[in-house]
Amino acid sequence: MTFVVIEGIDGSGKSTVISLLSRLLPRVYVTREPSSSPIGRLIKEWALREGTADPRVDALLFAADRIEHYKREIEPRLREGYIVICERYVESSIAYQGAAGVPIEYIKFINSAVPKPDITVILDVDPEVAIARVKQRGAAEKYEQLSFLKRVRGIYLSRAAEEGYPVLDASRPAEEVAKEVARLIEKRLGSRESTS
Ligand SMILES: Nc1ncnc2c1ncn2[C@@H]1O[C@H](COP(=O)(O)OP(=O)(O)O)[C@@H](O)[C@H]1O
Ligand SMILES: Cc1cn([C@H]2C[C@H](O)[C@@H](COP(=O)(O)OP(=O)(O)O)O2)c(=O)[nH]c1=O
Repeated sequence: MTFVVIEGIDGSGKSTVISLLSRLLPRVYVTREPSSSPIGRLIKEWALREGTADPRVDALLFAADRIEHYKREIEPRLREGYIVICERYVESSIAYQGAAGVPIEYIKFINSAVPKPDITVILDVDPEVAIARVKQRGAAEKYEQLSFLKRVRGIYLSRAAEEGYPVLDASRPAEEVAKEVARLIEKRLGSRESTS
């Protein structure tokens, strides 16, 4: 039961790396935020598409979705002994809603009902590279603008320095990045076994 979170700007390769990881590690349960709950759908179909009146509304919706997601999906899978790999979690709210102007202390407070992951990994890539990657995916989503993603990346990197999160160079081939994440998880699992 290890809770792993993969973070990074849109187009950093999170989904790609996570799908490779599930082949490199045993007993993996993959999930993501915004989640598939009704709150997650509200975020995807309304907040991210049409836009909210204030970025605090986004922060509150993401936090509400996260509490539901943790209680209903993540916690039960951890109890069953899975390595839960979640694409985005509290650090996404700190980075994106923080970049949109919401005070970080406020974001931390509304997210204080969920526990910290065992491992948070930041996939780091130049926003210009990331935008070029996501352009192939079709129309740009709400946050997929260069100047905004530069601010988001800045917050991720300062949070990583503060919290000691590993930052991986995600401009490399996805297979290489996935192997490095797998090594970090295995190291963590190994150190836990040797202390228990
Ligand atoms: N390491 C990589 N090198 C080149 N292209 C990549 C890499 N990782 C992902 N991609 C491509 O970039 C796009 C965005 O990747 P994705 O995994 O969906 O990113 P995210 O989940 O972080 O938004 C996809 O078209 C994917 O195939
Ligand atoms: C979880 C979370 C996501 N987001 C944003 C990041 C993404 O732009 C968007 C999620 O859309 P999604 O299409 O899942 O992202 P991706 O492009 O990474 O595959 O929501 C926040 O702003 N705050 C959050 O707390």
